[in-house]
Amino acid sequence: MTLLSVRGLGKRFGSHHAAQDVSFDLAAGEILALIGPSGCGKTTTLRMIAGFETPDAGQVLLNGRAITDLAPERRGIGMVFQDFALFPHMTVLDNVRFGTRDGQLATARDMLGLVGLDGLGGRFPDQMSGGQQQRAALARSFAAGPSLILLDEPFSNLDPILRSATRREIRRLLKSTGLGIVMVTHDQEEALSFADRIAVMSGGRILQCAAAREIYNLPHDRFVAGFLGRTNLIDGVADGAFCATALGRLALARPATGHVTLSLRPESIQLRPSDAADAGRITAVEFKGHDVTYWADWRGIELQVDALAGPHLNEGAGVIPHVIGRAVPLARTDTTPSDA
Ligand SMILES: Nc1ncnc2c1ncn2[C@@H]1O[C@H](COP(=O)(O)OP(=O)(O)OP(=O)(O)O)[C@@H](O)[C@H]1O
Repeated sequence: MTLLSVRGLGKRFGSHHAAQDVSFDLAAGEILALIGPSGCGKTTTLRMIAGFETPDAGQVLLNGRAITDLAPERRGIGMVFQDFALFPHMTVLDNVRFGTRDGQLATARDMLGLVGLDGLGGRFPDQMSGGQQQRAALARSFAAGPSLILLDEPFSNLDPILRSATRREIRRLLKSTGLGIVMVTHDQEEALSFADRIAVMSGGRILQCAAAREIYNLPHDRFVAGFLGRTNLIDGVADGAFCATALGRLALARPATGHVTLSLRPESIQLRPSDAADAGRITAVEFKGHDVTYWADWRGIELQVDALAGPHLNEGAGVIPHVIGRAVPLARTDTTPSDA
């Protein structure tokens, strides 16, 4: 069932379009990440959903009800900010209690229990770790009983080592609540690992909104392909299901005709050693422990190839590239941010 429906939201600051025709739906229990470069309109979109910013165009519906004209506190939406925004002079329990509708201590205690902070309610925010403060901020946002929570760069203030473990923990917690989540992030790995669906934004618009795996495996255009991970862009001439390229005749992930640019992720190319005179050459090797990235020159094209650290190929080694799986023909739309 659709929990949140964002329809055609637009916002201008002076002549600058911060958000244009932003539309997406969110189901109950789903986590959606808004991702894109700095200034692409992520926070403006989140703030319009929360009610802190008034849209010039479009509508926000929550549980089928238009909330676009409601004040933030009447929307039934919880929000967690980048800096957690806990009151420093209040204990954690009082912070959470502040978030409840009726000031009930029992509700506040339940919420702290839910986020695994039983027994820490008497502490002040500065007596807790970043991860604990974040859970306290979540508990406060749960306390008013919202059906939707908005997270603005929720992990950016955490130590990089703790970040991945905290993400896993918070995802599990959020999934257990069945709440809908819209998160803003500029971290690709975070979006891919934390969210069920990702909306990639540029220049105030959503370029593609799809499940995390789909957006990585089937990027719509050059911008999305390059923004979510690394990729090789290979030109070719397509004839429906296949495309003639310098890497041979490649099967396509979706039909295309004529001159196209294909996206091939670094892990979808294999380099096989070869003594042939016309073999390609390894030009650089980046050993990363578990895996290796090779750069290879193949007939004037620079390829980037990821491989598990197995038999090693040295700089200068002769190689022939083989493509595994299907190449993705990219849309020709120019999605370079024009007014960011
Ligand atoms: N109150 C404001 N007044 C004027 N311009 C604004 C205002 N808020 C945002 N903008 C502009 O609107 C554009 C979108 O801003 P927004 O904060 O939504 O981007 P963002 O994608 O969240 O960026 P970041 O990742 O840097 O936070 C930017 O160019 C920004 O400078």
